[in-house]
Amino acid sequence: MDSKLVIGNWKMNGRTAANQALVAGMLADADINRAGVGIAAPDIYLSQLATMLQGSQIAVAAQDASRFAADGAFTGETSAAMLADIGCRYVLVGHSERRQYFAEDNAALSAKLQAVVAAGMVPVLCVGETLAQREAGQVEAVIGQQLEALAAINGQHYVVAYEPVWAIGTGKVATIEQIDEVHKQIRAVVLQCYGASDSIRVLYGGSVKADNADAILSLASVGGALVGGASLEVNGFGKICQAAKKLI
Ligand SMILES: O=C[C@H](O)COP(=O)(O)O
Repeated sequence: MDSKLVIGNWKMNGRTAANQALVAGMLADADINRAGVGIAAPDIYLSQLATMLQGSQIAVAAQDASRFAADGAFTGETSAAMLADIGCRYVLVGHSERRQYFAEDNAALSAKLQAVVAAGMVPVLCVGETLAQREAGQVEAVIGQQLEALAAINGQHYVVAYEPVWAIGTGKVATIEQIDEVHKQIRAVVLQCYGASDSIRVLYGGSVKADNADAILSLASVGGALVGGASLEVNGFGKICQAAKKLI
């Protein structure tokens, strides 16, 4: 039986010296330095991260991959093959911040998912509704539409992360009931439509902190956590990883 998966997403944060100190602290923490934990750094720092994590059990993750699979004239892009080349194991796809700022639609996300799987990595498809969509009673429809990108990798190995946009970076974490309801919906849809197995992990993300991680990760429907702000500090991240040691 595996522990619940925790991926720390640094987002657009980091500098070489600070990364060195942060990762050294994580490697020294047995709750973090174990299978079932990953760190997603900005592309520019992934080689530094991979070097520091070499020989440890912590997985290297990327925050995105190009929708273009083949090398070529795509200035500024990082291909899935390049991410695999430096040792990435997971790749976030369709994070709400990328959907918001870079207009990533299901067509682009489908190409990204296919490129990540073709390169031998595990995509983490991020889905989640805005507050306006929740208040309009559109959660099920929005999540269902976002999950349709998985048709491109039907039956392959992937992870889904549910991140209510209104809970990201706000400190306003979704209630246990809200999390459980959407996670059960996602599991039902991917099992029915997208070739997932019972081992599919659905991570929760959105203001996960040391003081709420235990309650969230105790839910059977929650297969782990996608952690933003709290992943930039060793002690808090370590407490979240400790809570995730529950068997699934
Ligand atoms: O990728 C992480 C999620 O966006 C959650 O971020 P947060 O933990 O800072 O709310």
